[in-house]
Amino acid sequence: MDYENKFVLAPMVRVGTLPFRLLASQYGADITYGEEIIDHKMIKCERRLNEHVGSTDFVEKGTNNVVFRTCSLERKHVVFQMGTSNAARALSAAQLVCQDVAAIDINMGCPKSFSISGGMGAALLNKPDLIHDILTTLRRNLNILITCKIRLLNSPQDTVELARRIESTGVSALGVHGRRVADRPRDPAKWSEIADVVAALTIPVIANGDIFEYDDFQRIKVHTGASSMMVARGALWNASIFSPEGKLPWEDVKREYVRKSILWDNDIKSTKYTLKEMIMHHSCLELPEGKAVIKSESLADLAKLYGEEKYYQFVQENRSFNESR
Ligand SMILES: Cc1cc2nc3c(=O)[nH]c(=O)nc-3n(C[C@H](O)[C@H](O)[C@H](O)COP(=O)(O)O)c2cc1C
Repeated sequence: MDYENKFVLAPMVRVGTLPFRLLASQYGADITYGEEIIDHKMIKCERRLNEHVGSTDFVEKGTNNVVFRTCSLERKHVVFQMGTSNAARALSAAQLVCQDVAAIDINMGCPKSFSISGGMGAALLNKPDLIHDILTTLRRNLNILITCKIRLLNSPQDTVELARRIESTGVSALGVHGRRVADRPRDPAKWSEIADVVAALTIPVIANGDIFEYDDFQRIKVHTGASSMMVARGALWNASIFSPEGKLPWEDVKREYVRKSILWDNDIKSTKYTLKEMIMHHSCLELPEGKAVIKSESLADLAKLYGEEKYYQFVQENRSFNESR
């Protein structure tokens, strides 16, 4: 995998699970990031081949709790994103998963208190020595692409200085979300400050922030000079944003997402969260559809709600058939 002129699905907690990543790929995403997974959680997992679903699962030992699910279809373009504050722990977590993914990315942009209080996400931005330690440890010990994703620092000079330091660790690319840690999602992304980073580095930069239409991929590329472009909310609201033929109606994309969730036996909480985000953006959770999604307790309930009972039945029967052979 390389990072030249790629359309990238951004990491999104509770959204970027296997069915959503495959959905984005189907519509044209070249690289798909998984949701951030914390190293502490990952190192408690064991790798299991799930013949029932046809996936490779990382399951918390002694439980059936799937922390990360992937499959061979996405092996060459899926990025495992990790939250960490410790090089040795990051390495242990990465070693578990590195044969099943195309790259490992370290989240250095999350502003949530959970991340910051654990010294992870955006807390790393003012610890360049620790960043250096984590990235060089991963680079030296793993034969896989290593990247990280940052936010802007308080001045363009500081951002560029940090980006140069990161480049010196030998990472394959740098994702830059064009907002500062204190910025809200509604604040416009500062594409010009991403451009400053692009101008200062030789490694590919992945520009992120405020891509809502297919044409925005080209706009951000021209404005920043970045190698690749990454979209989060624009894809969450309509994953067909990646399609050069134009967006499909969101209802069609939603139905396809439900089908993929059924096929890959996605966690019901993740599926509901993603559907609710789509509905909140395009419609309203107070209407009957939103209320029914909130009430749903299983993928079978969602299949019924969206008229996909036959598909649900077909998937279940196929699994039983394969297992009995
Ligand atoms: C629902 C949601 C979950 C997110 N989870 C993550 C995450 O796990 N890791 C991360 O680095 N960024 C995360 N982000 C930030 C996005 O990856 C992205 O940087 C940000 O939304 C800006 O891109 P956009 O303007 O295209 O939405 C999340 C954003 C959203 C909307």
